[in-house]
Amino acid sequence: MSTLKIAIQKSGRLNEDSIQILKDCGISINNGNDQLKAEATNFPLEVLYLRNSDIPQYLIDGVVDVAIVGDNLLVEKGKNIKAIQKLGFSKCKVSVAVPKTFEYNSIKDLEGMRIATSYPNTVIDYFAKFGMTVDIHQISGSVEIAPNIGLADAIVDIVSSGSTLFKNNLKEVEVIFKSEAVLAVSPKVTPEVQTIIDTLQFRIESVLRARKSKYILMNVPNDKIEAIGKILPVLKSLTVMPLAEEGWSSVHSVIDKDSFWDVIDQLKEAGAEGILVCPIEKMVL
Ligand SMILES: Nc1ncnc2c1ncn2[C@@H]1O[C@H](COP(=O)(O)OP(=O)(O)OP(=O)(O)O)[C@@H](O)[C@H]1O
Ligand SMILES: O=P(O)(O)OC[C@H]1O[C@H](OP(=O)(O)OP(=O)(O)O)[C@H](O)[C@@H]1O
Ligand SMILES: [Mg+2]
Repeated sequence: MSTLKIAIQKSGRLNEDSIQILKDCGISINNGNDQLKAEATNFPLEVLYLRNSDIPQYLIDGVVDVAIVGDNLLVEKGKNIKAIQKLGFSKCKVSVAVPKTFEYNSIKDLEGMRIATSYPNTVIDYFAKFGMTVDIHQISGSVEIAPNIGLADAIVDIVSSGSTLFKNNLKEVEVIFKSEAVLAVSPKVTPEVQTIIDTLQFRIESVLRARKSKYILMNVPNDKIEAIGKILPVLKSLTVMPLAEEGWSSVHSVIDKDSFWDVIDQLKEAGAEGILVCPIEKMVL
């Protein structure tokens, strides 16, 4: 029987969330003594713990079938690798930043300048779009220090909260693209392995949908059910169950996690009482 080989980051920002999403898909990983390889006990899956930056090449070569990797690395090193699913974590931007004192007006101000980055291909492609060339200084980490030590005039690196830029007296001037963790697939997978990927993706979709939603229950006077139904987005149709108390019902639905407080205020106004909001573990459509 075929086994799906998945690469996840060995240690770093993607590691914990990658393991968590597999767990939430009901996959138990037996770590054993081998720190770099593990097998799932209840799913045809082998997990390889690798450096994030090496993962695109492993996918290109077909050494692994799928991987959880930052989309920014596919832009940098894996143009032909398909990302089949956004995973909603490790959200960040890849941006151009310059010293705060730099009087920046437009990208043209950076013509011929020295740019420090860990993402040289991304930088070349970005500036080429404006018909520009820049002098790239490739470094593998602590990129934000480069302008302060006279190594570069500007940088291209990952920005999330912006605090690393702030601490190093830099300002973000251009966002090249936004990135997040994705499930990426090797172009070399066999049809048997593709079937396992489809099963895994189906589970991941159910987990992600559940993470975005809440289950909501409330007591509603029967004459207000119609008004409440207009406020609640429903999967199929509203679940309404009679309460022991005459004239009242229990109404159940699923709501978007982010619109939650707005919806609750509207529901109270429309006559709902005893509102309960619960997490959803999986949501299979
Ligand atoms: N500050 C951040 N906020 C959110 N996501 C980030 C941040 N920094 C990096 N990422 C995302 O997480 C991925 C992994 O980053 P991390 O710093 O853990 O590893 P790395 O140094 O790029 O790789 P390696 O495993 O090769 O050492 C990045 O490719 C990016 O997609
Ligand atoms: O905008 P912020 O929230 O400050 O995040 C951005 C920083 O996070 C990442 O570094 P990381 O901490 O992963 O260190 P690394 O360079 O060793 O990978 C990235 O390379 C930036 O330096
Ligand atoms: Mg990092």
